[in-house]
Amino acid sequence: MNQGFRFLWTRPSQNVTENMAVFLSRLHHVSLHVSNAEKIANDLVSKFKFDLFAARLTDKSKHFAFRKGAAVFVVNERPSKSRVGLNEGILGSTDRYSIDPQRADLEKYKQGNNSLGCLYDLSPLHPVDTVNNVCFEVEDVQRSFKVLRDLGCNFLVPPTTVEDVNGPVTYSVVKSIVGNVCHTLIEKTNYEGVFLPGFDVIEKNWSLEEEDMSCPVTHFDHITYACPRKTTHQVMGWYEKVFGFQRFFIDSNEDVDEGFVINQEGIGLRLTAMEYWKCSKAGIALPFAGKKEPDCKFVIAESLPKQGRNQVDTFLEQHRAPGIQHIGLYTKNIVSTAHTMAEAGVQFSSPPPAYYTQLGKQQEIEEAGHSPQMLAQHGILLDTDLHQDPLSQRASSESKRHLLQVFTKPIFAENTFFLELIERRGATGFGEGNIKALWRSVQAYMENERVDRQEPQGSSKTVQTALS
Ligand SMILES: O=C(O)C(=O)Cc1ccc(O)cc1
Ligand SMILES: [Fe+2]
Repeated sequence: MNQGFRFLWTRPSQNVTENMAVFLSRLHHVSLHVSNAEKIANDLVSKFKFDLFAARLTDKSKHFAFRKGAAVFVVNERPSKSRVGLNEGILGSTDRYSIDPQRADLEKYKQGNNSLGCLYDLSPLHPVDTVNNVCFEVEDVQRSFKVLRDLGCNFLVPPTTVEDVNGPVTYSVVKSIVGNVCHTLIEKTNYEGVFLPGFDVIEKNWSLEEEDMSCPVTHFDHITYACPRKTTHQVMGWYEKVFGFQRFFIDSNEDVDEGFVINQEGIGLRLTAMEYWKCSKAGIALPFAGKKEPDCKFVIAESLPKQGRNQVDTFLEQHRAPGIQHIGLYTKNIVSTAHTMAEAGVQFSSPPPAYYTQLGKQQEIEEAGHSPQMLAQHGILLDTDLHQDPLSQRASSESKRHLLQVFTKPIFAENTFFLELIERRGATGFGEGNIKALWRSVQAYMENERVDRQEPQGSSKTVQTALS
C-alpha cells in the first residue's frame, strides 16, 4: 500500500540542497495576534503555567513572550483599526534600538501594512484572534531570502536587521501557502541576549534549568493546520520545496496518496503529517543550551464532505481563512499536567463517557500503568500502538507504545484555536483510536456550543413574535 511514495524526499548532496530549499535550524517561537493581549497573557500564565519572560511595549502595540521549556509563544495585541495610522514609522517612540533596512523596498513596507511597530512579524489586521506565525531560526536570512525568492515565495518583510547592546538579529517574513500563516526567519547567531532586540527581559528568581514538576511541558510537539478540501497535496508540496519538509506516516494504515483518512460514523477527516529536516546544528538558545531539542511536527487536517459539518469546516468559517487550528504541547506527564491546569481553570473537551467503558479499554489503560478514573476525570485518551516489531511483541506489556492526548476547549472567544496536551510513550504518530475520540470530543463540545448560542436567539424571537 505504502509504495510509490510521492512525497518521499531524500536529502541530496549539500551543493544541490543549497539551491533547493532553506533548511531550518529550529523553531524559535509561535506568534499570536489577539484583540486583548492581557486576557491571553493571564491565561497563559495562570492557567497554562507559562512564564512571561520578555515584553515589548510601545505606545502603539503590546508584545509579550512566554516560555514553558522550549515552547515559546509571543502574544501581539491586534490594534483596533482606529489606531492604525497611515505612513507611521516602524519605530514607536519608546523604542531604544536601531533598525537597518537592508533593502530599498523596505521603504514600501514602511508605508504599507506594517506601520505599527510589530517587530519580527507584521500586524495582520486579521478580523479574529489568530495564531499565524511560526518563526524559525535559520543560519543566513539574506541567503534564505534569495533562495526563497527564486522559488517564487512572497515576502511580507524583506531582510531587516535589528540591534541592541547584545548584538544584531536579522529577520525576514515569508508568506506561506496556507491562509494567513506566515514564517519569520530569524538569524541570531551573533546575538547574545535572552530573546530578541527590542524586548525587555523580565527577570525572574528561578534557574532556567529548573523544572516545574507538576506541569512538565517541554516543547511544541506538533502544529495542526486546518485546510480547505483537496489542498493537502499543494500544502505538502510547498513545504517540501521551500523548507525541505518530509512526509511521515501518522498511522500504519495510511495510504500514500490519500493520507490517513477516517470517513465513517460522522467523522470525515484526512490527515497528513510532515516534519522539517533535523539539522539543529546552529547555536541553541537558552534554556536548552547544548541540548538537542526535539523537532516539531506539522499536521494538515482537511475535512471530507460526506459526514456533514465538522470542526475543520467550523474553524475555516470562524477563522475566515485556512490556518493553525491547534498546537500540541508535549508533556512528560499528561495526568499531572492536565490535573494542574484543570485546577487552574483550563477546560478540556471530554470524549463521550462510553469511551472509558468500551470493551477492553479499562484493561488497556491499566496495562499502560494508568487509572481509568484519572484519565476520565480530565478526558485524557490513550492509544496503544498495535503494530509493533516482533521483538517487542514478545516483550511485556510495559514495552508497548502508547500515546496519551487531550484537547482544551477553544482559548479565544471564537473557535479559532485550541491547545492539546500530548504524552508519547514510544509512539511517534497519532493513533486512530485517539483521533476518532478526539474528534468526537470536539464535535460534542461544538454541538453544545451551537445549542447554547441558539437558545437566546430562539427566546428573543419568541419575545418578538409575542410583541408583534
Ligand atoms: O490527533 C491529533 O492530535 C491531531 O492533530 C489530528 C487532528 C486534527 C484535527 C482535528 O480536528 C482532530 C484531530
Ligand atoms: Fe493534535
